Amino acid sequence: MRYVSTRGAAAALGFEDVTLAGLASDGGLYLPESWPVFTSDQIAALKGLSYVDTAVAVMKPFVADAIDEAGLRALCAAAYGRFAHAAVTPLVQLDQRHFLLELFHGPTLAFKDVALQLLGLLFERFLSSRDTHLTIIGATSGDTGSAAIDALAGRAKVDVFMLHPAGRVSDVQRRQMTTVLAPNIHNIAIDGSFDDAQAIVKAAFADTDFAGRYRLGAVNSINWARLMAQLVYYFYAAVRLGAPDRAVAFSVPTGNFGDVFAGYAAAKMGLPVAKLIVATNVNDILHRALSAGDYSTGTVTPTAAPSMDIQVSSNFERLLFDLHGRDGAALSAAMAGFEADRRMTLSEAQRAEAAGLFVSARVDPDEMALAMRWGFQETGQIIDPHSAIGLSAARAADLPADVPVVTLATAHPAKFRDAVERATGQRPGLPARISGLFEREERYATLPATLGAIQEHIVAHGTPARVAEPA
Ligand SMILES: Cc1ncc(COP(=O)(O)O)c(C=O)c1O
Ligand SMILES: N[C@@H](CCOP(=O)(O)O)C(=O)O
Repeated sequence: MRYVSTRGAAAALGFEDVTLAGLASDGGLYLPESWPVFTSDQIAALKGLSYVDTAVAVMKPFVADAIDEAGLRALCAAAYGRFAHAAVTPLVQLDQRHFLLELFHGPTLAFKDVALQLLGLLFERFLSSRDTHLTIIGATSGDTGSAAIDALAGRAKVDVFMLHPAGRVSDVQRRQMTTVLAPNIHNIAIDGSFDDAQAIVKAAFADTDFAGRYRLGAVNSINWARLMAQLVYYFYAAVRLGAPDRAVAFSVPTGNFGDVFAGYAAAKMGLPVAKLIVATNVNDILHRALSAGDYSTGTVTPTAAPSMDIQVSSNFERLLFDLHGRDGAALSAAMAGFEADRRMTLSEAQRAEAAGLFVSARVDPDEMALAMRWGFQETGQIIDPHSAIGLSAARAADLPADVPVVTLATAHPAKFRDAVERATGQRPGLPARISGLFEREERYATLPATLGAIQEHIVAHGTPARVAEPA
């Protein structure tokens, strides 16, 4: 399997290099050159498999040039062995047609663990045979940061510099990051939004001299391996609900468009996906893009679902690549226009193509609270604000009555206790695996939201790559 950049100018890479590269050298995002397609029989054969076995079957074609099946199984067993639920990502039925796919049973209580536990092990494996040091630079609105830090704390040959927007993540999220005092973990609160943090990460990669000297790598969903691991649970859930004989719809609380793009990838691989519901909060650029073709940024509004307070969704570029007929040069020109004007208009044809699979919804704070209350009062489930946005959109979606709708429950309610309590009157306790969080010492730097300040910090506290990579 070769991976190509959405901007068309970077060299195609194999799985190991694409995992270590993160972002392509032309500023694009990597995607498989073509999708492996599973037949109905292959999908039917996933029925009854454990999560680890499903993960091996689904990811095998993507990693085959770098890892054999036994190696992949060992990595998946180690990654998913740390989850607190035997099913890893259990499905919970809410009513006759609505289901929650609980993705928060990992060590840091959010869906990010599903991919980042594996990515940490992939980095370790690939770095073990290379005389190089990797510097991860990441941006987080709260969950990627804690999951990446858990996965990489104390590992050899890797430093993590994680940028979060000061004051715009929950206390639990911040403490999950800043109380990890391993010497290779460097938390930075920036004076700005998640979008500012993400723009700094991309600018650091674009400074090719710096990126090469420090051998920058990515844990955000710009890294293809993140999405590859996330597409597994679409297969896992769908076969439990009748795939390949029955199509299933998924409602996905969306910010950076990574999770829902993984659903798109699963559909490209032959999974019968009836619809993907892109559920946004009031930071609704993706809803405007998909419903009206208006992909233009505004100001980020802080909400009770802070992990989705995002305007520029990195992975939308991956969908745009397909909507531009996989023409990297055309997309590169379109992205240059977007970066200059902060707006892009999707053509009617592009919107119609996207509408084949995607619908979207903007969920306001009242609708979000209502979904939390409905979940608690009608089904006994306490859900977090992000999952509530997905559930609200799922319940409002206009879909055939025989299509089951799975809402991705992306975070444990304890991560957002104040918002859950406001909506439901219930205050979720912290699960044992993160108890003691509020007694631990915190450590982080506070820096201006500029590339220069972040690079200086990396130079002062990081480790250069040491040797040049072979060409
Ligand atoms: C809890 C939670 N829900 C939903 C999202 C949105 O996911 P994505 O950025 O993949 O669209 C995030 C952040 O990414 C998150 O942390
Ligand atoms: N919501 C995310 C934002 C970063 O998303 P990613 O999936 O691209 O890493 C977060 O919690 O940090």
